Amino acid sequence: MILQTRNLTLQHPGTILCRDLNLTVNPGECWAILGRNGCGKTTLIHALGGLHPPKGGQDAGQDPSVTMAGKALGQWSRRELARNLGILLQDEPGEFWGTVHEYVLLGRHPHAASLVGWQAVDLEMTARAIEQMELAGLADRLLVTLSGGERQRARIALLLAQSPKCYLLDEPLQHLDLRHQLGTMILFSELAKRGSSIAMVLHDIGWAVKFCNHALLLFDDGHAMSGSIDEVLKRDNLEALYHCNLEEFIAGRQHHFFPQAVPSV
Ligand SMILES: Nc1ncnc2c1ncn2[C@@H]1O[C@H](COP(=O)(O)OP(=O)(O)OP(=O)(O)O)[C@@H](O)[C@H]1O
Repeated sequence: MILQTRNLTLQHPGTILCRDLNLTVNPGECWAILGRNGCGKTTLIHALGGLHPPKGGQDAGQDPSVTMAGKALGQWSRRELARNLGILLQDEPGEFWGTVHEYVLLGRHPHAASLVGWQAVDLEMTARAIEQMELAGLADRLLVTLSGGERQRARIALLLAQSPKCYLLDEPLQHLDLRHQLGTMILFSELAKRGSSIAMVLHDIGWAVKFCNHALLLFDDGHAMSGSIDEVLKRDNLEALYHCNLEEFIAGRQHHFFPQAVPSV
């Protein structure tokens, strides 16, 4: 399912974050959204999910500058939207006092066929998502007792149980150890290969190089650069993006970048 922006401008009081952004996330594409702290990555994820009002402050849901399958987000029923568009936010509002299993099952709500109990498919998809995130041993634990990384895995499992067609992920790797960072990137790149449309905020260029096929660079002055990973993730672009000198290494056919010296901040 195609997720698209047309001349999208985003702002907070006193700051324009991006101007006239035209972005198309097609099925099969896994986009990395990269940029410095405060450049507007989270705000963009919120806008793509209909959670942030566009320039002018009108209802984000009615704004034609963000569409899914050609329809403004506000034209979708809430249930249909939740079946097709899943969002992993950086901060989850509120606490959930149930078990990990009950929490992941929340992802099935948009698909619930009946108000009086779950179907076998809901329980199967929940169990599968829990297994995919290696949480089977913790399924009966209260969510609030989980560590930061375990909780992040539970949040990703909820999204997998939801199984939307478009995924918006704000720093999906936060709190995860190396093994689970790798597992999560493999999982989402496989979902993209099977036809999902994915946009994720990342701070590590290495994961973007290895697992994403497109990148959007958001610069501090409100302009953006987008294209295939090979076109966009070049040293000069990244140095301009991060205000930092980079060393470039080529491993196989992939280019990797490391900061040359700690920049003064
Ligand atoms: N409600 C708000 N009112 C005013 N300014 C805001 C508001 N929310 C965010 N901002 C500012 O807008 C800018 C973009 O914020 P955003 O969270 O989108 O950045 P980001 O690129 O995701 O940053 P990070 O990499 O640190 O997560 C920041 O300078 C932030 O301080």
